[in-house]
Amino acid sequence: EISLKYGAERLGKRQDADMKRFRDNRLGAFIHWGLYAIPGGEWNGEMYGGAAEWLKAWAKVPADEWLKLMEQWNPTRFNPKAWAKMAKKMGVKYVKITTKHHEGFCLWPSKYTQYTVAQTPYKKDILGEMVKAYNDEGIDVHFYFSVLDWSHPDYRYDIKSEEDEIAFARFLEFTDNQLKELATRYPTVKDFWFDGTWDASIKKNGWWTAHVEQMLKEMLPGVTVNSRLRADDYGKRHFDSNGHLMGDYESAYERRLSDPVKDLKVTRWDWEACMTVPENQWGYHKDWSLSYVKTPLEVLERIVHAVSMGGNMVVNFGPQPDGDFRSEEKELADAVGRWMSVNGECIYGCDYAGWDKQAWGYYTRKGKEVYMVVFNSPYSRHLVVKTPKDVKITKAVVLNGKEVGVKETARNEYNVDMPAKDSGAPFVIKLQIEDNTNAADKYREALT
Ligand SMILES: COc1ccc([C@@H]2N[C@@H](C)[C@@H](O)[C@H]2O)cc1
Repeated sequence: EISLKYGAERLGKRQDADMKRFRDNRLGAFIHWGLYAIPGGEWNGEMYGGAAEWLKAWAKVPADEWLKLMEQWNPTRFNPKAWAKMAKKMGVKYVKITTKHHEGFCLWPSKYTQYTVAQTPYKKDILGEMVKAYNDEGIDVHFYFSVLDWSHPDYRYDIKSEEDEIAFARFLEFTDNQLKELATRYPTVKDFWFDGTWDASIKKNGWWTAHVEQMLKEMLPGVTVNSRLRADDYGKRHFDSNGHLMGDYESAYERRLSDPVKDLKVTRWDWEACMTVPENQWGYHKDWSLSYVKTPLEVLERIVHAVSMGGNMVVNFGPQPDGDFRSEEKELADAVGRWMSVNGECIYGCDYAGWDKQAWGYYTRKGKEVYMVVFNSPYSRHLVVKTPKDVKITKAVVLNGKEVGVKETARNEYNVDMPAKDSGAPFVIKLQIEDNTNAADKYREALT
C-alpha cells in the first residue's frame, strides 16, 4: 500500500451506534427542491427533456438570469407537517434534503451569499421548517449539499493559473463557512451527502475533502458523510489509491444497482443508492410523459434489491413550486407505505443474507431470520431455496399470514410452498433456520 495523507480514515464498516442507525434505517426519501422547480423543465416556451434541475445548463441560462427566479419563489401550499406525514406513511426513516443544488440557491438563510430563501417573497427559513417537521415525526434528516455552485464567481472547474488557485481558495473557504452554518443551525442533521465533487478542481484539493469530513465529524459527533465527497492525495474518488472506501458509505449507485448474482462486491461495505421515479428527473418536471415512469412495484423491487445486497435506498421526490407534491408521487408514497406497513420487517435492520439468489426474488436477513421477498411466483408453485452447507430450514411463515410447508428435496435444497391465497402482490416468507453441522448426510453426489 502507498502512504496517503488524505485517504480512507478507517478500514472496514463503521460499527458505532450512529452508523448502525443509518444502516438499519435502510429506506429514505430524497427531496430535490430549488428554483429549478419553477420552470419545471421549460424555458422560453421550449420544453427540455433532460433532468429538470439541470435546466440552467440545457437552456444555457446565465447565472444572474437564472437566479432572478428567486423573485417567484413563494411556495404558498408548502405544509411541512403534511410533508412529514407523507414520509411517515411511506415508511421512510430518513429524508435527504437539497440544502443547495448546483444552482447555488440556498433553502436556508445563509449569511455567506445573497441567493437564499431569505431574499425571496417566502422569506422564512424553509429548511428549518422541514427539519423540525420531519424530526417531530421521528424521521431523521440528512443534508444534500452541492459543492459545485454555478452562482459563485470563485468556483473553478479546474485550476490552471495562480488566479484560479486564489479564487478557488476563496471558494473553499465560502463552502466551509456554509457547511459550518448548516451544522450549527441544524444540529439534529445526521448525514451530509455531497454532490458536485467530480471536477478537476476538487480532485486537485483532496486535502480539503478530508478536512470537510473531519470538520463535520468534530462539530457533529456521529454524523455520517458519503464517499462522493472524498478525493485522496492523488485525486482518486470514492475509493482511495489503496482501494479503501473513503467516507462512511459508498454513494456511487445513482439510478443503478449492482447485479445481485454477478456483482456481489458491494456486500463488503456500507452503501446507499438513490433513484428517480421517471427515468432521470430529480427536480420537478412539468411533463413526465417524456420518459418512462416507474410503477410503485418497480420502485419497491429496487428498494428490496438494495437491502438484499446490504445497501440503503433513497427514493426521489421533486416537489412542485407551490410546495405540494404531484399526484404520481403522492400515490407512490401511499403504495410503498401500504406494502411497508405489512412487510417492513424484511427491510428495516436487515442486511445481505449471503444465500444464492433465486428467480422468485430476493433474500434479506436479520440475525437468525432470513426473509424471502417474492416478486415472481413460479408455475411449479414451489419456491426453491438453497441453503449454505451447515444451515437447515425449520419453519416458514408468510408475514401477516400462515405457515407454509417446507420440504427438503436434496442436500441443502428445499421446496417452500406458496401461500394458499394469492395476494396479487409481492409477499414475504420468514424462514427460521438452524445449524445443521452434524446431521447425517443421506445424499450422494453422482460419480461422473
Ligand atoms: C453530469 O451528471 C450528473 C448527474 C446527476 C447529478 C445530480 N446528482 C443527483 C443526486 C441529482 O442531484 C442530479 O442533479 C449531477 C451530475
